[in-house]
Amino acid sequence: MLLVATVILASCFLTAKLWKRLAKYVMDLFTMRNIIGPAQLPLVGNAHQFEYGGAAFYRQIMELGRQYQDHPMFRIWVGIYPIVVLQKAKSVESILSSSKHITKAFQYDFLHTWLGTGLLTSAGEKWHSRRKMLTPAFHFSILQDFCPVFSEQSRVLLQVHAQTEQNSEYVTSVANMSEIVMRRLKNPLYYSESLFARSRLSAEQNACLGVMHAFTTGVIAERRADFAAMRRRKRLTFLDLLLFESETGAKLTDSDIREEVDTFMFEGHDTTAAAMTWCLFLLGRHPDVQAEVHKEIDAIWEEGRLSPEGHLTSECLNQLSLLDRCVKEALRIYPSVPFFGREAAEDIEVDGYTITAGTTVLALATQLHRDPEYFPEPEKFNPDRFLPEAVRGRNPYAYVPFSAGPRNCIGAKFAQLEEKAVLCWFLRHYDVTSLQTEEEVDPAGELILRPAHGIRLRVQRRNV
Ligand code: HEM
Repeated sequence: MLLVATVILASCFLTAKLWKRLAKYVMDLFTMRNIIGPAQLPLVGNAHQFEYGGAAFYRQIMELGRQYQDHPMFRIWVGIYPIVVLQKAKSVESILSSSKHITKAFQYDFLHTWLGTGLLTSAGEKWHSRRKMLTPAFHFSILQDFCPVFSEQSRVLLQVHAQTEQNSEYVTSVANMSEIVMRRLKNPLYYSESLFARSRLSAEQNACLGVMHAFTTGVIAERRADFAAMRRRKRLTFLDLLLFESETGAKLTDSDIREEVDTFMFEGHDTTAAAMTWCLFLLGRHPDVQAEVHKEIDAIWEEGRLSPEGHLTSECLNQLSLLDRCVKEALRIYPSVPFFGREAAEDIEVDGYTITAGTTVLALATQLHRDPEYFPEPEKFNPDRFLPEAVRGRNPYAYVPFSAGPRNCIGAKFAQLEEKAVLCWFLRHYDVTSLQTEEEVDPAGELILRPAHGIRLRVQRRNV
């Protein structure tokens, strides 16, 4: 009897939820009818049109961007779920600058099995308190302390082929997991947890999770073993801070720590690796710029500016202004995070269009960074776009590789310092020539914008 009652109640609830969702679908169709986008099928939306491979999807989304480039936004439908894609600085500003729209789009829930509700995926009070807790770990003084680490690790990279774990299980699992999340994102059937759980993808996901979580659990255990030494330090780095908090005030549990470590491991390694790869590709395409970068780098050695231990210091790195501009320009053309999404917290008016509450709003950095109003000849690699006089007066939301506003990237400064340090060591010792053109490299638009088949570079030792 109880079972029957439970089943009836559950199905009424489900039906009520479904009706509510369908009612919203009809309302959304009506309210957002003025927002341009490709023709869609009832209930299916544009889901049947999405390309599944990362490279083909990148081309598709860029083509849509070009098609609607005179509009501040366009919309696509994944089944009954609308996604409004913003591609102009002013429209992006209205979302990113606001402290109202700081909840991530519900599609980020697909990351929960992997990243829990760590800083990237959390919302509300949890996000606020974690962001406040972790911000000191990215203070300027801590970043400075990382310079010797960047130098030591770059020296490992210098022995090309030193990356002995090319097919590391962790790296492969991250790539597979990104692909699984992207497939879910494009297929409305996989929006249902129960349907997804029955799919082959779910089994693949579980295998990846096993590897990734075992890896991060090991990292935490190793660091915990050094806890006593860490306590004596004045400034605490990211993981030390979490461990410290777990033993003192905030009472973080082991799973609280692991979700943050999973988040930072992912956000921290794949993004910078892709960014450096694209920067080397572009320098390999522009030997004239590379020659100038070499001069700037060589001056550090010629003028004896390394630390007494032979490391790059933050002062050295701050003086690499051309390399800095190259890093920024590479992130303009190939932003490591090609798009990021928020949930509209309430009905909003953007550029005269209404976006309804609950709609996924996507900032499309790849298209935004190609707006000719701010970046004339957008496909051209031109680091001088980031000279102080060129940046002055430019809408800051025209260039958002690290997002912007309250939910911007907490690791932006760390990432830029790391990129410059690694590239500086590498280019001090090597010349690079790209063996492919821009048309031949195949950017794959997944969670991270990476070359679908790697990049072919000729690397020649310099006489230094
Ligand atoms: C070139 C390198 C990087 C790029 C282009 C980048 C870009 C971004 C972007 C666009 C976001 C917003 C994502 C969204 O709203 O969905 C973000 C968030 C985040 N990034 Fe980065 N990132 C980089 C490196 C790093 C590094 C090195 C770390 C950590 C050490 C890091 C940690 C994070 C975290 C934790 C968030 C979530 C912040 C929050 O919501 O409060 N990122 N990043």
